[in-house]
Amino acid sequence: MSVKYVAESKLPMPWGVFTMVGFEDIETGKEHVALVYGDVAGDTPVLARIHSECLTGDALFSLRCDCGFQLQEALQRIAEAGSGVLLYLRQEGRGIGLLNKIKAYHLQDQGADTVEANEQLGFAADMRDYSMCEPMLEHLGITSVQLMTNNPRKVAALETYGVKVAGRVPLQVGKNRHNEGYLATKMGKLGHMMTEHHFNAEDKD
Ligand SMILES: Nc1nc2c(ncn2[C@@H]2O[C@H](COP(=O)(O)OP(=O)(O)OP(=O)(O)O)[C@@H](O)[C@H]2O)c(=O)[nH]1
Ligand SMILES: [Zn+2]
Repeated sequence: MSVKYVAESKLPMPWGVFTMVGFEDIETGKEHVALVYGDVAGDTPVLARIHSECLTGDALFSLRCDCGFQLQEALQRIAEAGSGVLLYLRQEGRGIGLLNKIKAYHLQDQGADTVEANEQLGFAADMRDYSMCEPMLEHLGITSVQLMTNNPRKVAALETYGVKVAGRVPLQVGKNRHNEGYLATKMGKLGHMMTEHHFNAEDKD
């Protein structure tokens, strides 16, 4: 996969003024974004988050997953560190798309777990592709990252595509009673590391 740089602008956020850099995936037409804070170019490992789109969690306040909480926490940590980058990748639903994710949620409402639901729909558990990350980081002058993730398979996948991961930083936030089972399945079936203390989300209902 190859991506091309298209445009950039300032993006003021609650944590500080980031620069938003937009890329187009030449084959699929997908529009990916890098949110950059501070000075990131050079050989020093950069605090980074590779975040997969989750409309429900990132924008619609869903408590079914931990995505929105991770997104906010990562941006806050980057601002606190003084520099860093978040790649916001348009691969909704681990690559199956929003409408298929809603179908998967429907199956989960009836008892399937997140992996079984994907399989019942004829998809692999995780269909994501990380090949756009290296060219996006390269454009920003980033050669090495400290990656905020609980997913060791994401670390391995990135390294396959030439991204140097100098270290992994756990990102455990947003656990609540609606996503406990989902997080347990990610740990049991998808290899996520969630053994450290997990910060609970406020659960109001
Ligand atoms: N197919 C499917 N996708 C989901 C489901 N819940 C969340 N997602 C998607 O999963 C992606 C986030 O992946 P996660 O498995 O939560 O976490 P990760 O990115 O692998 O790992 P972290 O870096 O630790 O967050 C987003 O694209 C979400 O839209 C689900 O039940 N089914
Ligand atoms: Zn989510």
